[in-house]
Amino acid sequence: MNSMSSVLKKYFGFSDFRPYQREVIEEIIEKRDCLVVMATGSGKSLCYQVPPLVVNKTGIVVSPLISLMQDQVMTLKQRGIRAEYLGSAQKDSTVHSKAERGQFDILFMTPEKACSVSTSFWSNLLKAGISLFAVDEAHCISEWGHDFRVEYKHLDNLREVLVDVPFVGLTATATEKVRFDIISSLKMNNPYVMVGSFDRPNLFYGVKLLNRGQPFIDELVREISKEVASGGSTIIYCTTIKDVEQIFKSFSEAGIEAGMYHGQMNGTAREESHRLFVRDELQVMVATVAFGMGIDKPNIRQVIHYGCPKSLESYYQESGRCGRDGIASVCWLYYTRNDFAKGDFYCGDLKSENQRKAVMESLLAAERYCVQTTCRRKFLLEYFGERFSADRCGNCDNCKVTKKERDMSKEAFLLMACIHSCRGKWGLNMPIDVLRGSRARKILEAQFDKLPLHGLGKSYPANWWKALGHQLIFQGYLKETVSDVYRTLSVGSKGEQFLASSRPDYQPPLVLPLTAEMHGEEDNGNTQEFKNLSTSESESFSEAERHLYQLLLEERLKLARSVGTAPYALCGDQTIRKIALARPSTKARLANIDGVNQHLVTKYGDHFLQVIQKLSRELNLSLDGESSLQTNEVRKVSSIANKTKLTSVKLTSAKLTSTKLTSSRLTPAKLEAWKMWHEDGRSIQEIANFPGRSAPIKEQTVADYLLEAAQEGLAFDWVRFSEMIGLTVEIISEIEGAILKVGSTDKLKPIKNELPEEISYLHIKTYLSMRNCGISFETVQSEIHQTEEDDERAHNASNSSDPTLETCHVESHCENDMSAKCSTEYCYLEINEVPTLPVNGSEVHELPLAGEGEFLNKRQKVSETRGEANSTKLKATESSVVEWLKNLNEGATLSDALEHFNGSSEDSVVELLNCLECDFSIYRKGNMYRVM
Ligand SMILES: Nc1ncnc2c1ncn2[C@@H]1O[C@H](COP(=O)(O)OP(=O)(O)OP(=O)(O)O)[C@@H](O)[C@H]1O
Repeated sequence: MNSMSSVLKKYFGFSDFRPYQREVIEEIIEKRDCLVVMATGSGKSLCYQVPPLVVNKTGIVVSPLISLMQDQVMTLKQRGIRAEYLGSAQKDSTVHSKAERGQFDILFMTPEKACSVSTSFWSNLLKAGISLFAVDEAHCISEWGHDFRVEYKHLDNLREVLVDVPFVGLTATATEKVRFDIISSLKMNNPYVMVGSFDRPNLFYGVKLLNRGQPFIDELVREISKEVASGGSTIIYCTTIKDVEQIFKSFSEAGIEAGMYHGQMNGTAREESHRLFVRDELQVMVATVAFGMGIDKPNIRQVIHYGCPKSLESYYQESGRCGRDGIASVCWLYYTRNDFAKGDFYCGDLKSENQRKAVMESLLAAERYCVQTTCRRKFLLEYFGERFSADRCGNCDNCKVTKKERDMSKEAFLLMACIHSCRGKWGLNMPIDVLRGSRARKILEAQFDKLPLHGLGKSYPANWWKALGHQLIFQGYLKETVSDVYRTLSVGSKGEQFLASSRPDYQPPLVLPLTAEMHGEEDNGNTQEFKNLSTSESESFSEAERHLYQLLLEERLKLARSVGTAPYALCGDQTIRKIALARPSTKARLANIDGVNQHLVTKYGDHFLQVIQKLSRELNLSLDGESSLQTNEVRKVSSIANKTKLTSVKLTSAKLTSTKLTSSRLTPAKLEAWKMWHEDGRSIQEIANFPGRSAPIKEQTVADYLLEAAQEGLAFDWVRFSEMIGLTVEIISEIEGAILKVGSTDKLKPIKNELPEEISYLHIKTYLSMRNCGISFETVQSEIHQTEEDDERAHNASNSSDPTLETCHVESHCENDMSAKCSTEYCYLEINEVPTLPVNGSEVHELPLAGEGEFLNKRQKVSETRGEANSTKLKATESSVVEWLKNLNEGATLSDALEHFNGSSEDSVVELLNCLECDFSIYRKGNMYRVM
């Protein structure tokens, strides 16, 4: 059994479960039936995706649509999860037999398929092991749900077949009635019911009265094109196919490629539209609600409704497709009064009175949502039975725009008195017509023209009165009742009280907000309230970072195209945002970013790192920005005074030197090593054995420090370094050949194996570091030749002028002369500090400094005196660290590791941990390292 947390990091890249996920997963693993009712985008899928990977048994997931299953399979495969689906569209004939042998972690099926596969399939799979039977979109099982599907009803037959398998129902919308229906229809036994919040805090809700017509559509197209330019996706839901076609045409005429999706298109055209949108090839989709449940795309930035949907449940679901990745997104609903007169139409085919009533009530709720003047979120949540304690959410149009108010007691008195006089048998239209003095036949027949109120409300248009009527309903002064498909109005108790304390010449004050209709603002159908979508969430970005983010999105798109998948399947926009902020320079740092999973690192890590490096350089952004500091947060904080952020890495052609002078990110040990090398001119050996150090460090470690400093953009003399390690143009071309052959720079060992003995790991690392810094070795080489010639001239000159000058100077690269007469006391190493360093697991790299033989002799001597003292100290190696962590359930901090592996230096322990993290052998949660 794998641990839940390691599965979460390895396959999904996340370090923490969201609220409720852990509890549900634990219950499922304990084989308890579960009902999970959580908002769209809250992470329900993880509840059925994690258990199969923890217990290593197939999880069956029933899903209503093939397209949805295909998208889910595509995404899971990109996470390294063995997922497949069984259904009519499955072309691979081997899937069935593999599935029954338990070769998939997650197997999707339509409800029809689940009910029609043979019993032998189930019994074989049961033998292999089934971890759960999940029913996604479980509200489809209930006639009370807005998406009832009769085939879901037969799933209960599997209860007898799948003995001892937990049944899990998941849905984003379920009233009490629907919940009860799901539990009883699936014959759940003492289920664990988890009802989460329906709130989607990252969504902005706005509503506006719409003036249908081309000017509105043109404005809409203009506004949406802005969002398209910044890479965001939009769905425009229309209530009719005619509207879809009209808006689609307007996009085409504006030169914006949009997709279209409605029920009259043939299957292939719809699939193509869906595919292009999901894969970010199209940024806009104009659709009817037929484009529905099957959308698993997390990065939709806005959902626009052109016309009010038939119910608040539908609106919540459709708008909920927005911002499932948690990034701020926008939902605008544009309605016309006619939208609410479609009750008859929606109820057309419904036989049962109950169903008609349910439809009418839902439509009524949608209308109230549109016309109300208080917090939309509060209204939505309370409609679904959730208490929202605040009065204002601050993220809807009503909360953001303060509406003007005025005393409307006189008008309210007129309307309520008229409704009262019409004896509560009518909707809102009749009393309004009476007030406006209509002499229509029905008014004359009912003799309402004789009422003293007849004609007293002429000064306001009908829509004004309607707006007031809705406000009074909303405030509880009027009561609306639905009977079959008819709605009638009466004065509620609050209204009765108001009337009782009023006279024709006096009414108690009744202050109400002025709505758009009352302002007379509704007539231009303007869209000025469209929000600039990309602002709020990107506030943390600098201009350059925002640019990098856009470019990384493009890179992800290219990469996804090349492997035939959707960009979000590689990683979410949220993860790309974190990458743009962190700008990791190593795989370990990339792996540590929330949302980055093992598959991404191993398969695309190199590509991402190269792109990040290249783009960061172009945009003058330092690598390992703020966010990645979490990688180092457990290290000691540098006390260096100058913590200037890196802004550029430039190469001066003459000196081949990176120009930065300091870095805020290097540990003090690394910075110190770099200063000794760069500022004091000390050699690697001198630095490794500097007497001020409590214990010598490995030469290899010093070399690594220096290369890291170079990659950090600190001033770095590549010529000197190359000379010091004996890097020649021949060696470089051998390394390049080896890399080509291996096809990856993920691991150094395969590259090393392709090379002659004398080419060392340090040569390879140096070459790669130069490449990372954008340094061409040819230029270095020509500098070396130049230096050699200069040296030779100097040597000749010195031979002739001063034959006694023979010891090497610290300042003049003593390592170049080690085989000769280096007399500095720093050139000693201990035996247990033989320059070896485990990189990428168990690889042991040797430092190939010129004159190494002599050094080894010296080391040998020193070791004879020091070896014993160090023998009890524990050294960190890949296996020792993993073994140690295996026994620590809660994991260990870096300090624990340093204390435990006291035979290794801090930096080698850190480096080793980074390597293990990058290989996903261990992972980090907060500051605790744990084994996968
Ligand atoms: N623990 C987590 N940490 C961070 N992100 C998460 C976590 N769990 C899920 N997510 C992300 O949240 C988003 C929505 O998740 P998911 O698709 O599972 O939601 P859902 O509740 O199933 O939505 P829907 O009802 O639309 O199917 C995805 O981008 C997913 O990667």
